[in-house]
Amino acid sequence: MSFLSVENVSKCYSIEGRRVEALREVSLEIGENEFVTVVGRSGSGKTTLLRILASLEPPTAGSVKFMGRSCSQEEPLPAGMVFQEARLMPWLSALDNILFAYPPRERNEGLRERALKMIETVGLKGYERALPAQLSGGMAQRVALGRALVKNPPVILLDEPLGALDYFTRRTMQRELIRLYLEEKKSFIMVTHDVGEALRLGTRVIVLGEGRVARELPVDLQYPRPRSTPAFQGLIDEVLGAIGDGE
Ligand SMILES: Nc1ncnc2c1ncn2[C@@H]1O[C@H](COP(=O)(O)OP(=O)(O)OP(=O)(O)O)[C@@H](O)[C@H]1O
Repeated sequence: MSFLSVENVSKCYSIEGRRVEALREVSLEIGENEFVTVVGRSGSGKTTLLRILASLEPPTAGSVKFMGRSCSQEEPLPAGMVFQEARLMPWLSALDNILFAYPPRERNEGLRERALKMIETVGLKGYERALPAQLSGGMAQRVALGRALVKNPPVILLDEPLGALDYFTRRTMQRELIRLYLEEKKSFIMVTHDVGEALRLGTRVIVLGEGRVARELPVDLQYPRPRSTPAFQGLIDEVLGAIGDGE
């Protein structure tokens, strides 16, 4: 049985009476413990794909299946999600932001222990009580990652999670995502605008073009992946070619 499958998913929007086909018959198989990165030009449907995977909106046609079961808004894919902005509650500490999805009655000692462990996992030990305003952009995204991971979902969806960070913080967080991927044994699906990032992190890169899968490229390289190697450069050229930016 497939772990996670996207089956002939199409999504149409209507903007001021004009029909926009954001996704056109997209089919994908995503395995357990894969790190899939999704790249493509602006408007190619990347965020729409992630939102449909997260059951934040329904497809116009087709379905998303997790372990053979169709996902819906009533029974969504068991996934944690991280967006470009951390979206933290400003009045809650880092620890309480991680626990945000749990109602107070469920917050027993065991859960608090797990959240404290999560603070360590995302590299924020010592910042349990810090408020979002006291955290840097990278630290805030670490809290958002903790919040996505704390329920131990089998899938993590990341929508351009490092897009708002400066270059050095972004590089550090890329290494952190690789570490979390290797430690947590989950399937990561990450949208990014940065082809280098997609190839540094992904075990497979999916290129979307005008709502279709233009290319799927396995990345068979060990971590860490220095950009200067011919193999890496070759993959960059292949992905850029599929996006339509080849020279
Ligand atoms: N809620 C919506 N209502 C109407 N049209 C939408 C909506 N969301 C997305 N679209 C349209 O669907 C298409 C794909 O958008 P989407 O945000 O998925 O692209 P993207 O690849 O994530 O773009 P970007 O890289 O700029 O974030 C675009 O033409 C967009 O205008």
